[in-house]
Amino acid sequence: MAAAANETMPAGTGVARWDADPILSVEHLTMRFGGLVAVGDLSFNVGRGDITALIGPNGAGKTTVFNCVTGFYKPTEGRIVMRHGPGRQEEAVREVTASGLRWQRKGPGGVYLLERMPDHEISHKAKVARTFQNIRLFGGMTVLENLLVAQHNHLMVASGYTIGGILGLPGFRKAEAASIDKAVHWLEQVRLLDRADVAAASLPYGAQRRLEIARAMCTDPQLLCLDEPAAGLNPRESAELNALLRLIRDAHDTSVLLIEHDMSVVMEISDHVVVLDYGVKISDGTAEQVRNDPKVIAAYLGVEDEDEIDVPEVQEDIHHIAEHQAGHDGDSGKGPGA
Ligand SMILES: Nc1ncnc2c1ncn2[C@@H]1O[C@H](COP(=O)(O)OP(=O)(O)OP(=O)(O)O)[C@@H](O)[C@H]1O
Repeated sequence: MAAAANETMPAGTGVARWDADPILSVEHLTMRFGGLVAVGDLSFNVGRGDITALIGPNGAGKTTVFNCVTGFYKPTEGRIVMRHGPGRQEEAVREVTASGLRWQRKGPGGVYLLERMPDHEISHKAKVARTFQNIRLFGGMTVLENLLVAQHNHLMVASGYTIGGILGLPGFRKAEAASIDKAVHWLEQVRLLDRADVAAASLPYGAQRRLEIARAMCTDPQLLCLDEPAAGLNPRESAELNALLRLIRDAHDTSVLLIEHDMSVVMEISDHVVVLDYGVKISDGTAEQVRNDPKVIAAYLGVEDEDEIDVPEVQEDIHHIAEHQAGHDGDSGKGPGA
C-alpha cells in the first residue's frame, strides 16, 4: 500500500486512487439536528491503504461525520459503504442495498452498509475502530488490561459463551495467549511495554493518546478513525504520532481516517485530504492540491471574497492559526483533565 501512497491515480485510469479502490464511501450523507443541517449531502471516498484527513474550521461537521460512520448517530439521509477486499464491488453494493440486509460477505470480500448497522457491529463485523476527541480509556485498569478488554469479544467467542473461560478450556487458553501476544505487540509499537502494569490514568497525556490507538488496533480494524489524535501533543509527540500512523498504514495494512486541526500533521502524513465547511465539502485532493485551494484558504480565514486573497501570505497565516488553535485546544478541555 505504501508504495502506491504517493501516486494519486492508478496508471492509465484518470481516476483518483481513492475513487478507484475505496475502503469507505460516504454517499450523499445528511445529518440534521432539528433545524440545523450539520452535514449536508456530503460525498467522499477513503482510499484503501491511505491516510485520509478530514479537516475544516470548528463546527464544520467533522465529528458528526465520524459519529455517522461509527454508528453513534443514525444519518438523516445517505449511504455509508465499507468494503473488505479490493475494488468498488458495485454489484455487491447494489445487491445488499436492494436486499435490505446490513452486509454481504463473499470469500475474502464483503460490503457493509454502516448506516444500517449498530455501533458494535460496525466495530466487530465491518472492522472500523475509532478513538475520541476526549480520551476514553478505562483509567482505573492497567495499560495491559485496557488492551485485553478491547479483545473481549474475541475471547467470548473462544469461550463458546460458556464458563469455558473460567474453566480454562484449551481453546480459550490459546485465544487468551494470542490476545496477550497482540497486546504486547502493540505496547511495543507505542513504546508502553515498560508501563504495562500501571493504571492507564497515571500515564502522561501523550502516552494515553498512544494507548488509545493501541487499544483500537487490538481489534484488528481495517479502517482506523482518529478524532484529533494530535490535540494536546508537543512537537516531539506529534512527530512520533506521524511515525506511528505511517507504521499502521504501511506495516499493518490498515487505512486511516483522521480529523485533525494540526496542519503540520495533516500536510505531512496525509495521502488524501477532504475539507468541510458548514457541513459541505469544499475541497478534495492531495495535501498539496488542498493546501493551494483558495476555497480552503477562504474558509479558514472566514474571507468572503476569494479574489482578495494574497495566497502565499495567507498560507502563512493559516499555519499560524492552526498552531494557535492546537495550542488553544490543549488549554480548553481537550487536555488530560478533560
Ligand atoms: N448532538 C448534537 N445536537 C445538536 N447539534 C449538534 C450535535 N452534534 C453536533 N451538532 C452541531 O453540528 C455542527 C457540526 O458539529 P461538529 O462537532 O460535527 O463539528 P466539527 O467540525 O467536528 O467541529 P470541531 O472542530 O469544533 O470539533 C455544529 O453546529 C454543532 O453544534
